[in-house]
Amino acid sequence: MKRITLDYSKSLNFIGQHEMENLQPAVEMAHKILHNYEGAGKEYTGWLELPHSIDNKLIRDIKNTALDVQNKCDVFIIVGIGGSYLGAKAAIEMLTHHFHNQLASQDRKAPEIYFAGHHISSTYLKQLLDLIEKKEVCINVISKSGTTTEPAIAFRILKRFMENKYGKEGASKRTIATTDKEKGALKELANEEGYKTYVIPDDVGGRYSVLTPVGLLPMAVAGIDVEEILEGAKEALKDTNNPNIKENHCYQYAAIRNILYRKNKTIEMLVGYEPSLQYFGEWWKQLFGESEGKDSKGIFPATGSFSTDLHSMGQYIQQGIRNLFETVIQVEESIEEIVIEAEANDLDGLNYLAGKTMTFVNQKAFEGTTLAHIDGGVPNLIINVPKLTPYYFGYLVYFFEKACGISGYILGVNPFNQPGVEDYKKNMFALLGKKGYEEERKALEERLK
Ligand SMILES: O=P(O)(O)OC[C@H]1O[C@](O)(CO)[C@@H](O)[C@@H]1O
Repeated sequence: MKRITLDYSKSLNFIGQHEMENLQPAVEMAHKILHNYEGAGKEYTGWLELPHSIDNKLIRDIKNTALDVQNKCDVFIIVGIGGSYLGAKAAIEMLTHHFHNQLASQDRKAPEIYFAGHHISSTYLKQLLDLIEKKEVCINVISKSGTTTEPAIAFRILKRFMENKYGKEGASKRTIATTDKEKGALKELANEEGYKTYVIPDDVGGRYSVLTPVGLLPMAVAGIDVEEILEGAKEALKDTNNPNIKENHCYQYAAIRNILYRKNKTIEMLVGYEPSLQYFGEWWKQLFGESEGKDSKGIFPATGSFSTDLHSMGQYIQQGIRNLFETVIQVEESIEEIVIEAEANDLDGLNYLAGKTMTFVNQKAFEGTTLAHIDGGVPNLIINVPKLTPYYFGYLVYFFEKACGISGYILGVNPFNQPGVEDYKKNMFALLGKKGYEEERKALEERLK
């Protein structure tokens, strides 16, 4: 199996090799407190051993449920927000056909897959209901807390739709809840309605939950090989277990981003040249944004889909404020290939590319862009990925989770909490008139006058 590698040679104009070695003690300390479960947020580090600890019985159960959904449904709806949908969405976008949903009614076994509950748009939800009206539907509602407003509203509406369509009992048989093992409104509802349920472990936070039923069930329904994903994650676990920075590319990545941050490179763009990586970037943004953005610190995580965004953001990246660095996910082998053919009249002037593949052109775009951006003062870290397969998806997930934990500890924050997210919720509840928020409501309404 070809390996994922990190190439940081394109950052060496900006940092010295010795600077990374200077961080060895900090990395070692971060490794020690993470692995000994002694660091801040230690109660949420169950993800560390997940690739090994996940039970075979659970995997079999997930696969059976997925098969049942595939047999019963034209449409599978995943209701969740943040860590309760981004991992599944990232995998499905990366690993299934670009036009998966359009192919659904033809000859594939997986149903069409849609997401809901990741915002509060009535237009989106109404149009989704219109789309699925005449189709056979199954739903997976996912919420660790079981109380998040966005998925709760979407699920209330979808539940009514399902009960009108299938009756109460029929709807229950088509609804799966993934939530806490005992607490939260969703757990209570699932018990009451008799839904099939999957448990999100107590010690795994939302953004670290891709390799639990949160991510694995939707992936299995989409026809993705979840065992291969876990194999990739296991390999990453092994590769990232060594505290010696010289021998651990995950820790090199964690250290370099901290070195660059201390040199005012406060924005990291995760960049890819395949559009199927877009939601992987969204997943990565939550992972690093929620983990490190606190105590008035943290790299701002952003994404770029190249070459598309070179025609919109390229100017800024090349010549704007020099506070950026890029981490590029460079894919070595395409899933599909197209060769550019010669044209007799060559009116578009592209005959110089005749006989070349589009992947070759994409590779040259990557090489040219990397050199231009370095020349423009943007350090580049390159993560070489042999191919976009379930194995490498699993590897990347674990690689970035581990890097995030280590990087957060080097930064001096608790990488496993997200206290700041509560503030908007408090205001929203107050403005909506939720019981218990009366005082806050008065104060906020005063400010809105
Ligand atoms: O799974 P839940 O509890 O609905 O939470 C969804 C998301 O909301 C947050 O808790 C932030 O409010 C994220 O950390 C989490 O991934």
